[in-house]
Amino acid sequence: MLRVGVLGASGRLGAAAVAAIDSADDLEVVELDPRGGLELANVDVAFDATILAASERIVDAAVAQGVPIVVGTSGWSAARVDALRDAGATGVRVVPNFSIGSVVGTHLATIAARHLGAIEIVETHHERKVDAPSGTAVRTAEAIGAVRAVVAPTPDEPGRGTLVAGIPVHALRLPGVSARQEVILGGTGETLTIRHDTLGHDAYAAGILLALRAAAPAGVVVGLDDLLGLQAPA
Ligand SMILES: NC(=O)C1=CN([C@@H]2O[C@H](COP(=O)(O)OP(=O)(O)OC[C@H]3O[C@@H](n4cnc5c(N)ncnc54)[C@H](OP(=O)(O)O)[C@@H]3O)[C@@H](O)[C@H]2O)C=CC1
Ligand SMILES: O=C(O)C1=N[C@H](C(=O)O)C[C@H](O)C1
Repeated sequence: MLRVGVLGASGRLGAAAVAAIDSADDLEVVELDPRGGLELANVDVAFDATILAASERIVDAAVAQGVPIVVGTSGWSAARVDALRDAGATGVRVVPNFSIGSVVGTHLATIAARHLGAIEIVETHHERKVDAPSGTAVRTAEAIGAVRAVVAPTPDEPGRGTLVAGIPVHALRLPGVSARQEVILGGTGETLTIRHDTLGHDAYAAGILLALRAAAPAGVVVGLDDLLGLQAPA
């Protein structure tokens, strides 16, 4: 049995993780207090589903204690991940989105971005989400920015969204929605929209289990792409 220490079990993502772990024969939940002393001796792997300020402290504790950790909390930008790497952290997997469809959607966007230069992202979430833009949108923009061949001029003006890696990101918060992301690419006389809808938190179960069962990464890994055989376009 793999003992999974869940931090943030009282929250929406934490509850989804507990349900997924409970459904698996090879995993066992150990609920941990994210505001407590962060003693991880009794767990084989930690799962973080809190807020960024707590997440940074939790990751530091896991790294210091040599316990692999899967981070679901949003806010781990490329700059923060780089800082973690520079500090020599290992055994950390930061997953902006556990939904398999979302991971594939972001990958498809990186392929499309090689060919269409004008790109904007619209992300829509439930009204209780505290952070904006979403971690998934930030990750998608950063992944596109890393491989983008053609770059159309992007506006940096009030009312045109938040620029992430040069891509305007627009955040909507509405009741009735769980999570949605649209990457809209424009070319001459055409647009391409890559849209993903998360209909409920059960969408995260497969990705959560995949990440927890994977071997501890050497260093700091972002996303599930390596576990799904997805490689960044050359
Ligand atoms: N990677 C992914 O696929 C997904 C990521 N997320 C991300 O996960 C994070 C959590 O989202 P969600 O579950 O909806 O949020 P919730 O508000 O439902 O849960 C937040 C959790 O964090 C805990 N918490 C809040 N403040 C602190 C603090 N200062 N110190 C320690 N723990 C704290 C809460 O505990 P308490 O109840 O005691 O306040 C609660 O358990 C967000 O960043 C969200 O964007 C969400 C869904 C999917
Ligand atoms: O808060 C949420 O709900 C979600 N947060 C993550 C994000 O910020 O991208 C993942 C998913 O979109 C749901």
